[in-house]
Amino acid sequence: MRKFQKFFLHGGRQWSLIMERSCVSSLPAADYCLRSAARRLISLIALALKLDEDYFVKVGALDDPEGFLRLLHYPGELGSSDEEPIYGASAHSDYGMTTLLLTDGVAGLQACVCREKWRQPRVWEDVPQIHGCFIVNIGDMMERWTNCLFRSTLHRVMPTGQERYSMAFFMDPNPDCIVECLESCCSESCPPRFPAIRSGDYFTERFRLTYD
Ligand SMILES: O=C(O)CCC(=O)C(=O)O
Ligand SMILES: [Fe+2]
Repeated sequence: MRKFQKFFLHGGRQWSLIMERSCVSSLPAADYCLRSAARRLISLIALALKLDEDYFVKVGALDDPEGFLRLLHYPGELGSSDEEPIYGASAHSDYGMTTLLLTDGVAGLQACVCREKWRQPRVWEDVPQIHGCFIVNIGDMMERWTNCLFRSTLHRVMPTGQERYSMAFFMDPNPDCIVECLESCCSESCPPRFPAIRSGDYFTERFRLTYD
């Protein structure tokens, strides 16, 4: 991964400034493979939800543009002990459908293992990178589609004092896709928890709350 070093966005304190999409033109093969793997995963999720395997294609979620690759570099600063830790990434859930993540194996990524992710105290577990495997996050849009059957994963990157690289492929629904509770995920006793929303509007609001 280090040979792509010049393309990486720099994390640490500046993480919250990282909004722009990474330039993937120099990484077409990686982008193509990640996109194909994410599309396959999403068709498996559809089957798991007892939907047609191309359900998310049919609702326009995978119309172009969908998804982007972010390359991240964390310098590994620890900060002084009397300060808040300098998070590589503070606690957040990804906004889209699913994220495929590959890291260089350096520790730091943690996931909140509580079912109610915003309830305190949170319990965090280290997420190891298993060689040859993706780390998969469920995103907020999938949480809304499935009425919380699939929860979006709250995660963060802790500083370890070691430099770290990662690549995250975010499979986000097309901005014009309307995300609304799936029929198979609600009933009279379990009504939809979220109103229908245009994916692009959800993203705009999340970015506003995060960066304003
Ligand atoms: O670098 C990592 O391991 C996680 C990155 C991440 O959570 C993100 O970019 O949303
Ligand atoms: Fe994330």
